[in-house]
Amino acid sequence: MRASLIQIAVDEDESVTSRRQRVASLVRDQAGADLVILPELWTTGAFAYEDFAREAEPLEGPTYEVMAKAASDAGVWLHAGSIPERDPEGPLYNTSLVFSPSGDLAAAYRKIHRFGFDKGEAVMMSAGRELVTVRLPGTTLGVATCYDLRFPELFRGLVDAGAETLVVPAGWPERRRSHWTLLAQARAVENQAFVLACGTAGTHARVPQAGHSIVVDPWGEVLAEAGAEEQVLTVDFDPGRVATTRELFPALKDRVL
Ligand SMILES: O=C(O)CCC(=O)C(=O)O
Repeated sequence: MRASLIQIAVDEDESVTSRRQRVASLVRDQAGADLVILPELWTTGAFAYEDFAREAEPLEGPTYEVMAKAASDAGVWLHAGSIPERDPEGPLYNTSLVFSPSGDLAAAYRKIHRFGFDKGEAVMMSAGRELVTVRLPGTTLGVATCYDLRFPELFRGLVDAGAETLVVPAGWPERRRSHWTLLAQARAVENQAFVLACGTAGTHARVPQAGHSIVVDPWGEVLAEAGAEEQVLTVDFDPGRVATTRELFPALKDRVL
């Protein structure tokens, strides 16, 4: 299976409309991959809190339309990262969209753990409640978003629901990059699953982004890691390694709680 993680630079000198078109073109360039992954809140930037309400879209809004078409043009499964979604009843959610190669929406995931403690996303967005997995030919994706990476129980829930490849779009800040890498490897080792974690580059709302998107195998080894700048990180991996790892070192079977 070939996955391409598009680590987008989210800077304030590019409008949301231009970035949407530029990213669609980058997705189309990945024709031939099986799975393409974009980061969290790449239209606004994950730390541009003031822009969330202004740029919020309905689920089937402009980003949905452009990304559905890009997925079908490229013929790829597309985890299109997340958007600030405005629910018809009013609240905002940090919602990830996953499209099939025909451009149909396969899943939407509303981020469960909101970041910011008593400000930012934590007060502006509502919390999702449901775990989301997506069946692809050859593997089952479990989806989580950025700060979710700090909550192992969410990932255990995804594994219990059949996930073998854990996909984590993020807008992770540079100042906590060491946590990003460590947690991505920890989630892979403890769940004996692939972790494909796609961050952003650039600086928005004065927060330099970590970049360093990373792909980790079920043994915790790093298969590929990006640098700090905008980059497409392409990796070939064998999803069958999840079953063999779980069989040869059956730690998941020893769970007590
Ligand atoms: O947990 C962290 O350090 C970063 C989380 C974050 O930036 C987010 O969820 O948007």
